[in-house]
Amino acid sequence: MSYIQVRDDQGVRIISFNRPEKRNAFNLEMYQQFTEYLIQGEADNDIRAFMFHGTENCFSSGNDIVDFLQSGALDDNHPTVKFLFCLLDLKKPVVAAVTGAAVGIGTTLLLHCDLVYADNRAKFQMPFVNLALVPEAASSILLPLIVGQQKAAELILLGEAFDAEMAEKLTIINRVVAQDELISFSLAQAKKLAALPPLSMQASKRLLRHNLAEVKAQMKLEIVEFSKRLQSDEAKQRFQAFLKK
Ligand SMILES: C/C=C/C(=O)SCCNC(=O)CCNC(=O)[C@H](O)C(C)(C)COP(=O)(O)OP(=O)(O)OC[C@H]1O[C@@H](n2cnc3c(N)ncnc32)[C@H](O)[C@@H]1OP(=O)(O)O
Repeated sequence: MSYIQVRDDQGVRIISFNRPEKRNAFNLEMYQQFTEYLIQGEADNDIRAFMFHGTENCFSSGNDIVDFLQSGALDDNHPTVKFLFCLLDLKKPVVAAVTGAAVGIGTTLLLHCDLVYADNRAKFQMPFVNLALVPEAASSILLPLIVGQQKAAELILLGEAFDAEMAEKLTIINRVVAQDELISFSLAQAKKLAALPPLSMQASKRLLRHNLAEVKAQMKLEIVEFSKRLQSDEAKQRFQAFLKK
């Protein structure tokens, strides 16, 4: 069974991560598949919104650490880079439903979603410095805009985990939802978006993202730095230490 699954429901393309044995860590093939489903959904007039979710115990543990260890430099053709720019450029609205761990890109991809719901089992973390890396997915510009400079510094530089209640307080998520309602509620919200006039929806999303060029430029800077850090000895030691645990 594929690690990235897709189904369409009343105008909503639902993309789910299904690699629970590795806490839905994204490997290169998953980024590729994810990007393809997004590109197809953007091109399909019957699709009006996207929804992302993980498995019962986890949203995503972020990038596969084994892939990090084997990674060469990140260029424009790298599956992760292609995914990030695709996510940034999405015209159609995105809803995310988070339960369990959302680590690294599992958290930062949420900054590109339009509506984010989580249950009280959700745990967010951006442990980039802990891994001897730097922030990605434009989180170094989006997070300060959302939560303020000091709080962003705390979340990124210390890289500690925080719960759904804190994420709601910081407005990283829209709302904490009861566990047994998370998926149905998030899907209902996505269907509401899908039922509204699509061109107006897309124009409104575009207007809300008026700083897109600046965000894109920052994402490019991050990728250059991230690529350098990825090759460093201190990062390789951190990856190996995680995998030995
Ligand atoms: C561009 C993108 C950048 C980024 O995303 S940077 C962030 C990278 N991600 C991380 O640093 C997260 C690493 N994972 C964790 O911290 C923990 O896991 C969790 C908190 C997500 C879950 O903890 P628990 O429920 O106790 O599970 P477990 O025993 O740690 O993991 C179960 C299995 O899943 C593998 N695994 C978990 N996360 C990853 C990962 N990100 N890449 C590769 N493998 C991962 C483990 O190794 C293990 O595997 P086995 O059962 O074979 O020992």
